[in-house]
Amino acid sequence: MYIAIEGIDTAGKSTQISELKKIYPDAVITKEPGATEVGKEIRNIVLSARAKSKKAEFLLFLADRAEHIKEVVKPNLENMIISDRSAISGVAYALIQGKIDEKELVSLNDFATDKIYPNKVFLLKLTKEELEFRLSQKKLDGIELRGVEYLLSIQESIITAAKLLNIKLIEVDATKSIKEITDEIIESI
Ligand SMILES: Nc1ncnc2c1ncn2[C@@H]1O[C@H](COP(=O)(O)OP(=O)(O)O)[C@@H](O)[C@H]1O
Ligand SMILES: Cc1cn([C@H]2C[C@H](O)[C@@H](COP(=O)(O)OP(=O)(O)O)O2)c(=O)[nH]c1=O
Repeated sequence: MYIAIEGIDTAGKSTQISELKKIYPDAVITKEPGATEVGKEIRNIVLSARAKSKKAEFLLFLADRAEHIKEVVKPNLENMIISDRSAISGVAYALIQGKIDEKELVSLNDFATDKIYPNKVFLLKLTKEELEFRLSQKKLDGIELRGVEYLLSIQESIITAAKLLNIKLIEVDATKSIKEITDEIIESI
């Protein structure tokens, strides 16, 4: 089973993944962007937000995803795979940029992934107040510096992206305690 955890920055994705790692010690734990050797280099470029072209940025994430599917996901489809982000992030962030139409977003992702998508995705959903608090506690990268309203619009866009990609999305209240969230996720797995 291929599972992904989605949510905007600071929603608690990596926290939940490290909890799930304890519960499923044999699971393949992975992430987008940057799980592979090439992906690490792509990650450095995109997170610095240096690309002037939004299309270039989108294609870099897509290249990372293609490598991730080939190197990490495909060889492990018989195992439990738990990923920090997925194609849903790719579509959600790109929808907000508005440079590529919905159909094209889906077909480009189909091309990159050979239509291998997570079986189930959990969206850790934050309130504006909690997001503001968590961002204030953190050194921000280039994308996070785009602001609170931007990130909240991405959170909505994640729901649209899951529908477009036809992926089952389970919304979880990310303001709950770490343990409550983990329990909810395990219950649904
Ligand atoms: N359920 C929670 N309640 C309160 N704080 C949390 C919770 N989950 C994570 N955090 C804190 O929020 C911050 C961002 O969490 P993190 O897991 O790094 O998010 P992400 O990987 O989604 O960016 C960290 O300081 C983390 O300790
Ligand atoms: C996978 C993906 C991520 N992103 C963005 C979301 C995040 O801001 C960033 C990835 O950062 P991430 O690894 O989630 O960072 P953090 O550990 O700080 O939460 O890239 C896209 O814009 N498109 C994509 O396709």
